[in-house]
Amino acid sequence: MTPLYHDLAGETVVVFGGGAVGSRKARGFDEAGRIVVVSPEFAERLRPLEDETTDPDGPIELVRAAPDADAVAEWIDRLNPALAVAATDDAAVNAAVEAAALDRGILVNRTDVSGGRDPGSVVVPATVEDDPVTVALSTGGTSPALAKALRERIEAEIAGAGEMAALSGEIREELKAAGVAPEKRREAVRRVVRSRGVWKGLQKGRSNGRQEADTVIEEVLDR
Ligand SMILES: C[C@@]1(CC(=O)O)c2cc3[nH]c(cc4nc(cc5[nH]c(cc(n2)[C@H]1CCC(=O)O)[C@@](C)(CC(=O)O)[C@@H]5CCC(=O)O)C(CC(=O)O)=C4CCC(=O)O)c(CCC(=O)O)c3CC(=O)O
Ligand SMILES: NC(=O)C1=CN([C@@H]2O[C@H](COP(=O)(O)OP(=O)(O)OC[C@H]3O[C@@H](n4cnc5c(N)ncnc54)[C@H](O)[C@@H]3O)[C@@H](O)[C@H]2O)C=CC1
Repeated sequence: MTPLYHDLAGETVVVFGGGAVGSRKARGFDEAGRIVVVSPEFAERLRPLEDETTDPDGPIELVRAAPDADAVAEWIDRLNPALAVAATDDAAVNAAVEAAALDRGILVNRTDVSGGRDPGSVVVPATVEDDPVTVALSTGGTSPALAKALRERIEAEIAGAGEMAALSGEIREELKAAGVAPEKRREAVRRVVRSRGVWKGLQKGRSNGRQEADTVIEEVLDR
């Protein structure tokens, strides 16, 4: 399997099945323009609280329906999604979602099988985010529980990576704009992202991290 990142901004994701699995998947696609969950009933975590006017977790629309295998294609045609998720507890409905999506060149995530995938059929990885850094983890469908356990470990490992991405991204642009020779610029950025001092500095705040980074950069440029 080849991991790729997909930008779903402005796109529709449809999830068939609003149980434990469907609701976890739906929540995970919160970057999409529109998320529609089609299901006869919905797990607790998908239902907005009674006094809530808007859903704080994004644009999730709940549609109460239980299309059978023959009706699934019509739903997909109507909603025109970029990705369809088959997360019902009915294998025939899940298979119909997969067939209709693949037929139309739409990506599909089948949650009730792990092997034997067609092109266009995708798996959802375990993810860790420290914006703008994301780590996606898959076991090739072999052991989702392991994907979850490794995700929990990596969460601690990448703490602060978002700040480091912002700082090193800024330095990268500055050195480019200053016309620093490409080899020196790359060396400086490589050292900054590996510097213990810069990581530690960032824990105290952005300006501390910046000071530590400036020392590293000067060492490279002075050589
Ligand atoms: C193939 C894949 C398709 C897809 O869904 O995309 C798939 C398929 C299946 N999962 C099953 C079971 C479980 N899945 C989890 C958890 C997660 N499953 C996720 C992804 C994937 N699951 C894709 C492969 C990812 C990879 O390559 O590793 C994660 C990573 C992402 C997410 O869902 O958000 C999320 C962790 C998120 C996190 O916490 O970070 C747990 C753990 C738990 O619940 O505690 C269990 C119970 C323990 C166990 O069985 O391992 C079953 C059997 C169902 C049954 O027994 O009926 C199938 C079907 C089958 O294997 O046939
Ligand atoms: N990929 C993964 O991470 C995991 C996948 N699974 C698999 O995912 C499937 C769903 O699991 P859960 O969410 O735990 O089950 P669940 O029983 O909590 O939810 C299933 C949902 O599908 C709905 N549904 C039934 N028929 C439907 C139809 N025709 N159209 C739309 N919705 C319909 C039900 O009302 C229910 O809300 C199971 O087949 C299970 O094997 C289970 C655990 C993890």
